[in-house]
Amino acid sequence: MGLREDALNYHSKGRKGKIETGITKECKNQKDITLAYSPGVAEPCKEIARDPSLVYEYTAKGNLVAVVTNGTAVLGLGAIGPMAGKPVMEGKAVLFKMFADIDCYDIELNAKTPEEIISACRMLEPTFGGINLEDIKAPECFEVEEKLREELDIPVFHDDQHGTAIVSGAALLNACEITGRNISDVKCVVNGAGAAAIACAQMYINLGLKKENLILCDSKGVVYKGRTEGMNKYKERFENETRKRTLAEAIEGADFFCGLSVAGAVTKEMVSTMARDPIIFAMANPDPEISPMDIKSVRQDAIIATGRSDYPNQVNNVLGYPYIFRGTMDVLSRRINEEMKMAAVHAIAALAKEDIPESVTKSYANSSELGFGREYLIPKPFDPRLLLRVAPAVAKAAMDTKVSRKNIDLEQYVDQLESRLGILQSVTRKIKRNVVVANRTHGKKLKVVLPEGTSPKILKAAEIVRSEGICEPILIGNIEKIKQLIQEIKLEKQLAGVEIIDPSDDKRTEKYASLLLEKRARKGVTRMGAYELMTGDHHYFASMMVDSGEADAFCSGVHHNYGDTLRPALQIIGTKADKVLAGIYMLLWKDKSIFVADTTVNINSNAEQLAQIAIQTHDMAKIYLNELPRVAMLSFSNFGSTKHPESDKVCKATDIVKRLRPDIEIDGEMQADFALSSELLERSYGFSTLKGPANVLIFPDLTSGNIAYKLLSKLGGATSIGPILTGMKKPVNVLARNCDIEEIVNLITFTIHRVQNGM
Ligand SMILES: NC(=O)C1=CN([C@@H]2O[C@H](COP(=O)(O)OP(=O)(O)OC[C@H]3O[C@@H](n4cnc5c(N)ncnc54)[C@H](OP(=O)(O)O)[C@@H]3O)[C@@H](O)[C@H]2O)C=CC1
Ligand SMILES: CC(=O)C(=O)O
Ligand SMILES: [Mg+2]
Repeated sequence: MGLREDALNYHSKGRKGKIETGITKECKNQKDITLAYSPGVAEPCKEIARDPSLVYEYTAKGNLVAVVTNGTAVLGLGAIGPMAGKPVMEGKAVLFKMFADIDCYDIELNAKTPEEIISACRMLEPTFGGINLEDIKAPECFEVEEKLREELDIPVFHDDQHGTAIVSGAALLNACEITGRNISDVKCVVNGAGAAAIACAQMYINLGLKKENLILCDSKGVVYKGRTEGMNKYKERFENETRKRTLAEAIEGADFFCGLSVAGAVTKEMVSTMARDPIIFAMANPDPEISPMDIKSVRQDAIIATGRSDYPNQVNNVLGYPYIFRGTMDVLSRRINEEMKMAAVHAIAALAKEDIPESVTKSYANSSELGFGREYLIPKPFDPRLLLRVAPAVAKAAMDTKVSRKNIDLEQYVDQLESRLGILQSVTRKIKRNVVVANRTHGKKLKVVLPEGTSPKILKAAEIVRSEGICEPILIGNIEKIKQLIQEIKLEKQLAGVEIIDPSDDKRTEKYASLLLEKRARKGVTRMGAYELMTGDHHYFASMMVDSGEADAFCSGVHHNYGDTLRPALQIIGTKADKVLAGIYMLLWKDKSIFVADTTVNINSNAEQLAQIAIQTHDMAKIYLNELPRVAMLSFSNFGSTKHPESDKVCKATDIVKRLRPDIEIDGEMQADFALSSELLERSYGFSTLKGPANVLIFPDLTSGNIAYKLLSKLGGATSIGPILTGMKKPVNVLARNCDIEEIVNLITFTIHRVQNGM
């Protein structure tokens, strides 16, 4: 199927369109409805009537944006009308929500004049925390925005103007850097003299481009001094004292072309006359002024950007507006001023120079080699760091310039933003911070040995855990090969001085082989065999380092089977005498987290083992859950309702835990639905010692545990962290095969956290 069919199917399949509303409070019973609606709802109404600022406390206004259009300049499709523009506005709402967790209504107005739009927005002010004007044509859009900014007490932002100016401004700064240009020398042609083009031209001048070096063109050609046809006061600001009259004349010798006009406005011939390393942003949507292929056919040296996602360098306002509104609304700023816009430009430009996380490169085909340069001038829309960099920069500028009504702590703010990205980011960030603080307090970094030292993924993860102050990695593998890889992936500086060990040429190998022999002599290992294992399988050497205290923990498994990774650790480090080896998963949803076990080790535990697994899982959950752990011992039976050896086993295990650890809130055997609903439990089994929904689920055997956690992940929308091995004498964690760099970093961090917490 082609793009057209795909796009039409995308919009029409299932629930029509792209958005729906959701509810944020429980509304399941009479009590809830009494609070949500009449009579309870009268209370917040009265409070707001008394003090209007409380509308931000008791309603969704503070997180609600209206995307308002009259459909007069929908993308580059022209005046197709408000209804035809609705898919674009729904799209903007989707991106607001997805990238910045801002709720959004699309408002398509049957408004012909600026006054009508202004009047409609004025009337909408009580509902919304911000107004994003979209696809309203120039010059009317300027008047609409100016008037609304003056009158309304909420931020009003015309995305096509300022969003585009901010994002293309960031891209221009970086393109100048890459081509060795000083922006004050850049000769620029802006094609289009509408909403986006006028704002971009102004932004480039604010960034240092000289006004006399900028030629604006519209459908009638160059906007020159003295021209009268098709002019308005906004175009007049950019009149140029030039003899050039056509785009073809203007573009000759130009360093930078900015297209915000219509598809096909530029020809190959025009491009061929530009200066060396021409910077060409052909940003008309959906089709650019000239295609990247056509540009490349005549100018190999061009740096090219378009507004589309299917070519490199997508210069599109999507990189701006979600985060600009996020930062603005979080400090209750009345407006988005020049300083806030400039802060966004520099935050976007700076982010492009940072390393790109694997989660971003994974979202784009053929982009594993992405890095700051000609094909990567600005970050990709799927980069979650945009939220973490742009929103705080904007919020800070609002506070600095005193347009905010609320001052916030920026460090805490980044934490809050992180939690908007997802529960996994929020949990891992908290753990990371605790680890770093503990390292600082103890004045030392713990050591993690990584036996897969010749893996580029492991090296990149090692660099991150080192630079973020999480731990000191030790790499195992062929020293020359590792050093060469470090050089290839350009991490020499970051990994300088890191300990690299080749077991086949290390003074500890003999000693470790003897120790292994001592442990395994009666289990079929010979002296020669011990030496071979120690040099041939790096998991043996790594395990021995941890066992002998030369490293604090070990993580491996990206390129090895679970069994092959775990076996050496079990043989050398072993399990604690009073503990059971088991695999725990932490499952996370937006509003809750649970722990489940055993998911990976014991095929059929007996009652004593099951009891121990419950205790170990409880003790781990206690550290990570924000609430008291409540343990449910799961079965197909409820408190003896079905007599069977399997349900008896679970009942017996529950009794053991209650005897050994009376401090633990636990009950069973019980079915999963009863475990998760205190109402259900209370109604039928009021005697249960579980006083709320369970958040630690212990499965009766590996079959149910393993199947359940995978179903919860795949069908139940849970994000998982694990398997976390419990019961070993020292922390060993096995990485999921082929996991990505972030997952490696997360598991290493988790492992260090366990060491710090004596687990
Ligand atoms: N990549 C991005 O992020 C963004 C891209 N855009 C794109 O920019 C374009 C313009 O949008 P917007 O500013 O909102 O629309 P406007 O209607 O406000 O402006 C359109 C401008 O294009 C000019 N124009 C039309 N045809 C030509 C031509 N052949 N040569 C030169 N100029 C021409 C018009 O000239 P005249 O004044 O003579 O009528 C007018 O000035 C659209 O394609 C849109 O998709 C817009 C916003 C963001
Ligand atoms: C991207 C955008 O807003 C436009 O093309 O109009
Ligand atoms: Mg637009």
